[in-house]
Amino acid sequence: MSVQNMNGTKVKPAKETLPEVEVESNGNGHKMYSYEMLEEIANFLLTKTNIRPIIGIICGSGMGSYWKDGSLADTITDAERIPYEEIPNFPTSTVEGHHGQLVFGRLGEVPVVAMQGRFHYYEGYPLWKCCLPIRVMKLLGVKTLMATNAAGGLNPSYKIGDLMIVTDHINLMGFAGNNPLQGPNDERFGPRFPPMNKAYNYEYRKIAKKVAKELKLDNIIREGIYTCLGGPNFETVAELRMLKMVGVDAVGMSTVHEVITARHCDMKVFGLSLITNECITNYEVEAEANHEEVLDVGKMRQDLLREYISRLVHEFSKV
Ligand SMILES: O=P(O)(O)O[C@H]1O[C@H](CO)[C@@H](O)[C@H]1O
Ligand SMILES: Nc1nc2[nH]cnc2c(=O)[nH]1
Repeated sequence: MSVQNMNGTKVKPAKETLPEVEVESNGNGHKMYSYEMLEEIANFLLTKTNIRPIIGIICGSGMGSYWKDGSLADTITDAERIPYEEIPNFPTSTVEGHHGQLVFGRLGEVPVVAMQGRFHYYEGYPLWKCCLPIRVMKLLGVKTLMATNAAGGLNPSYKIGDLMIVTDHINLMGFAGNNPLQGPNDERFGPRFPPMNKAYNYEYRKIAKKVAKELKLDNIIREGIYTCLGGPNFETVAELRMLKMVGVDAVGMSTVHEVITARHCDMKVFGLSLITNECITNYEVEAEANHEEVLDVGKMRQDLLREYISRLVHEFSKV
């Protein structure tokens, strides 16, 4: 459902969130959920479906089908769809292009769970809460996280509609002291000081390049460095110029903290960015970044993403 704002633009109305349940403080004034509470969420989900997913997929902006059937999540078979509102103590999606449900089912033979809608810092959720679904996935038995996102292309060789296999990220929000792992560490998830030099699985990246070649996607497939800013505003020219200097290829508002959370609990990670817009690094350019364009490019690439990611799921399940 969407409503019009005062400028006539379609926006998704914010949903009421469930009351936050205090369990532990992360030392930053944020309340966090304990391991046991996350287990309760996972156990609730396990009573709702017989699917036992091994791969978890996060559908990026516009990649979870908001307009018509045909996205990856829509083609999951034996699907059980569980709206976020129905999951106790789960956040809810407030962004246009993010459906707000978990889809359990199979892609080919592989049991998967897809998030049709992720949570962003700019929605008002602390980073640990944006990443809560990752820990729930872990407790469901998921071994591999496939995090997709829509991102602005900063590398001048990138074109709108390109797919970027994420080789690495720069955790800019972490530089500023904001990290999903802040607060008491629960060793049942992972160590206090997790390494991050193998964040994006090397084997998966090799497979992704091979599959792209087989699907004749050579001309649109890229590899690069992603960074996440807090959003919700898009970047200034000066900010983009700075990011370019430090080696960033694509800019978004998600993924980095999800990947950190997944690696902390020893999930293998694959990251894929759909380049939905060109980052504007020149004051003379008239155009402005906008979310409509992001969603439109997601729609344009829907069929291709469905095919590519389905193939990757099949290949990754064999590793
Ligand atoms: O990262 P995803 O959710 O794919 O979406 C990206 O696109 C939206 C902006 O258009 C932001 O939410 C940004 O993070
Ligand atoms: N921060 C940021 N997020 C995006 N998501 C899609 N495009 C962009 C972009 O240009 N910048």
